[in-house]
Amino acid sequence: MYIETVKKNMKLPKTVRILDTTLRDGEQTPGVAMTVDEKIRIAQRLDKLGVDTIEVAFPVSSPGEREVAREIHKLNLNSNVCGLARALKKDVDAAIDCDVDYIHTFIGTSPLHRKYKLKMGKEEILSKAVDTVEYIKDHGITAEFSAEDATRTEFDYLKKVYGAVEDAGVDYIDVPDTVGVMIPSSMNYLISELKKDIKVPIGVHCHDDFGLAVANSLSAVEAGAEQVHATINGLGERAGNASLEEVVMALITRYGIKMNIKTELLVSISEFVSRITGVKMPPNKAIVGDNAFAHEAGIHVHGVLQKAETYEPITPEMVGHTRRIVLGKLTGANAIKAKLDKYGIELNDQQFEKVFNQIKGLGDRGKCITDADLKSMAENVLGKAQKEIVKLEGFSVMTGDNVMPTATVKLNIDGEIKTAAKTGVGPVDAAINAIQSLMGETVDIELDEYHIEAITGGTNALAEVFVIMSDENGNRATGRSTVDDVVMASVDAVLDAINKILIER
Ligand SMILES: CC(=O)SCCNC(=O)CCNC(=O)[C@H](O)C(C)(C)COP(=O)(O)OP(=O)(O)OC[C@H]1O[C@@H](n2cnc3c(N)ncnc32)[C@H](O)[C@@H]1OP(=O)(O)O
Ligand SMILES: CC(C)C(=O)C(=O)O
Repeated sequence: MYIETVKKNMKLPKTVRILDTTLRDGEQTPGVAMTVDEKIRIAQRLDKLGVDTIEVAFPVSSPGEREVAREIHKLNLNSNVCGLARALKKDVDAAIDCDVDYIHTFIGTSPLHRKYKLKMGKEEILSKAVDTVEYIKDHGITAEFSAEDATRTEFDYLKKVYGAVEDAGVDYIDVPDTVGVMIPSSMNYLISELKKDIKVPIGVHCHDDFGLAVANSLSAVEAGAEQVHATINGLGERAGNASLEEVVMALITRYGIKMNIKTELLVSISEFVSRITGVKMPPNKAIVGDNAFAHEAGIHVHGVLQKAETYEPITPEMVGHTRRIVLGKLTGANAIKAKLDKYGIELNDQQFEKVFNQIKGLGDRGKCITDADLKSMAENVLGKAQKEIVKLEGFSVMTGDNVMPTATVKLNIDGEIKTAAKTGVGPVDAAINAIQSLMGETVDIELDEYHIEAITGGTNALAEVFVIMSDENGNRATGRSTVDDVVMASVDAVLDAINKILIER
């Protein structure tokens, strides 16, 4: 409701175009390099998502980049296919040679870039910018111009450069905050001032050095900017660019701006890009993070169970996410009751209190509790001993100096006795390898996490082993065991998790 009040003073455009630069600036993320095929697959998804323009490559930079641009052009996407070019004829020629329909050219304009990087004066830079835009337009191609480091460029000179490229026929002007130095109010001021003279659509390209890329992009839109450069997952040079999913969801839901983006595809494209680039999203990443719609705190879950909006600003479905109720230290009774109801488990007050206290106890010790754990706790208090599908029938381990640690494990798997011997880097590793080799014959269960803790002091300390395992269908379970033998505790914990998963299947 406060937004409606302040919106009256904004110069919001009717719609905002998105230029996605995941494949260009996103690839500048240190450590990220995508193959031609990977870039093509991401471009297809970006097109489906509905971005207006995809900056697919910097064609002059390598034969692979040129192949990317050529191949993506051939796909006949709805999105414009854009290539980046310095203000150099050879860069533009390289882009033209790939048949792109849109060229984004740039040159540094700030005193730092002029003096130290380009070693050029103001007039030389201005004429290179104009010549390049004219050259692009002479080829009948859409031209976008960025004054690199615009936000550290003297305003009069910046306005002169933008005015000159506008006269040269540029289609879009972009204002890059190349090292993320702006704050929302200064971005608002700069765009408002530029808008007084520039008539072609203005966009912004914000970097996240101070975590302000999204805020600065939104502030530019408040001042009338019609385009935002963004990347999936906020990938990009150094701290990255404005995250597309955050910009888009804020524009649509906070500002009420109509856009062509199919927001329900945001989570899947984020996961796809994360898999391809190897850059994992933190769980608390806005919109697409694992926890974006997860609730653990009792008071929140109580609210969400009655009306999700109490603790969710948008629905998970809007972005292709799912709501999760997580059990842990901060869980309240309502969350546990809802989960038990879901699994059709009825406990009396005493039994419920036992389960509740177990969850709190585990939580206080920093453990996470899965749904399989809850079911097993509930079944234990109900007196139904958990069915053991896999039982340990025999176990021995050999280790020492100059001896390859070797474990022999005998398991009863649903009535069938199986034995395996395996080596490992240590006795625990050897034992787990032996169990997994036996289980691998029937199901594919992976060990995702292994933690060990000494509960009491001394060499005879009780060891608590905690594992998380999962199968190929995404069933996950924790396993725990506390005994005074580290290897036995590990074997028991792994079998505990395996049994929970098998019961779940
Ligand atoms: C802000 C940004 O994100 S801009 C995009 C940054 N992305 C990349 O740099 C990734 C791809 N880059 C590359 O493959 C290479 O750097 C290339 C092919 C572009 C250039 O490679 P090289 O010719 O070996 O030059 P190098 O990268 O060492 O130096 C950059 C050159 O471009 C010049 N230059 C930089 N920006 C511009 C510009 N906008 N217009 C004209 N010249 C420019 C520099 O002055 C320097 O020239 P010099 O070699 O004559 O001194
Ligand atoms: C090419 C330009 C827009 C750029 O990437 C930047 O300034 O960060």
